[in-house]
Amino acid sequence: MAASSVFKAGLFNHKVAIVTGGGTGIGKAITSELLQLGCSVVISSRKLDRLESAAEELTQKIPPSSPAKVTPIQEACLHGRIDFLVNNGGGQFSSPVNMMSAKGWKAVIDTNLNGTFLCCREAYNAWMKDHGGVIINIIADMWKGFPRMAHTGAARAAVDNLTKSLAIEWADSGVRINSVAPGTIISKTAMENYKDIGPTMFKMSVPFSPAKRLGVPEEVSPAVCFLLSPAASYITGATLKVDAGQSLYHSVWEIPDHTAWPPAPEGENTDILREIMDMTKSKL
Ligand SMILES: CCCCCCCCCCC/C=C/C(=O)SCCNC(=O)CCNC(=O)[C@H](O)C(C)(C)COP(=O)(O)OP(=O)(O)OC[C@H]1O[C@@H](n2cnc3c(N)ncnc32)[C@H](O)[C@@H]1OP(=O)(O)O
Ligand SMILES: NC(=O)C1=CN([C@@H]2O[C@H](COP(=O)(O)OP(=O)(O)OC[C@H]3O[C@@H](n4cnc5c(N)ncnc54)[C@H](OP(=O)(O)O)[C@@H]3O)[C@@H](O)[C@H]2O)C=CC1
Repeated sequence: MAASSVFKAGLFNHKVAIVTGGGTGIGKAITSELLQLGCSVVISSRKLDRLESAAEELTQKIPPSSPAKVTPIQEACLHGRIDFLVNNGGGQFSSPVNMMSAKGWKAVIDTNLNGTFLCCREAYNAWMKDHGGVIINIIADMWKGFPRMAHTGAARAAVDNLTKSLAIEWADSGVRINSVAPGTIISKTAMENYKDIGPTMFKMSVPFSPAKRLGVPEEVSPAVCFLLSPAASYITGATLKVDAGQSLYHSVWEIPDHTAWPPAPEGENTDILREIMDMTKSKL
């Protein structure tokens, strides 16, 4: 049973949600919980076959008495009621910035920042402006920067700020909007995106989690359902980190010892600085 059992089935009866990337990983877990809570969900992304098989699987689990249904679509064409929008679809590839092409940079910014902007704008103009609603933007643990994934770090930080702007701009329409920032969350689909380096990349993250394990999508979806629910009726413009404290702990990134840094200015602290640096070097 999903963690959303803290809420009663039927909590979202007759509500309608759009979950981008709702056919895999975190998006699928969110869709599954929303369906259990009675919400109808439109799932959208690029690969229609994956969306359709997820929809088929999730439909089997909807209780017969529930009004909920799941609809897979390739384009997030928006019409009719949209109570909830979860901007979850996205991702990136790993590359040092100096090796990134402008096209690659733009693809990641388009997917994660521009896509989120467009979905928010369309949902607002089509429905939420006149009827209110709730938006959740899935971002990432980019609080210490995101070395080797700088494009997505920049895009997610921008989405976090967009969330805050929209919380104010759209408050008078009764729209709440918040961000959820997952730590490293393992799923088959998330790992497969990174091909051969996927397992290594996810494994290397484990010691850097205070939990000493990775999270799973079913640990993110309850946070999203909470923020969508009336239990969060006074929360907007907030960012909820679902990362077991990962963002407060060590960075995955090692900086090798080097002597490239500009020297400190000469002055009254020069001698003590040298002494400490010599002691440090002799210990290495
Ligand atoms: C070693 C690093 C260690 C980091 C350690 C941290 C620990 C792990 C933390 C993990 C945290 C985050 C996890 C997740 O987000 S899981 C989600 C997983 N899902 C995804 O990532 C989805 C992946 N794919 C996409 O989102 C899109 O395909 C993408 C945005 C990447 C591209 O979108 P689009 O379809 O619009 O573009 P194209 O595929 O046509 O590509 C356009 C150009 O982009 C460049 N590119 C694309 N892929 C790569 C690649 N793998 N490597 C280098 N460059 C790439 C390229 O220039 C493309 O143009 P060309 O094809 O013409 O060259
Ligand atoms: N797993 C993790 O550790 C973390 C994940 N995240 C973010 O959470 C979200 C979900 O990732 P997760 O479930 O882990 O991984 P998945 O790879 O399973 O999910 C990514 C989803 O995004 C969809 N997607 C990718 N590009 C686009 C696009 N251009 N337009 C529409 N949909 C797209 C994919 O579907 P399709 O291929 O059919 O388009 C897929 O369903 C992503 O934004 C991810 O970056 C953030 C922090 C950590």
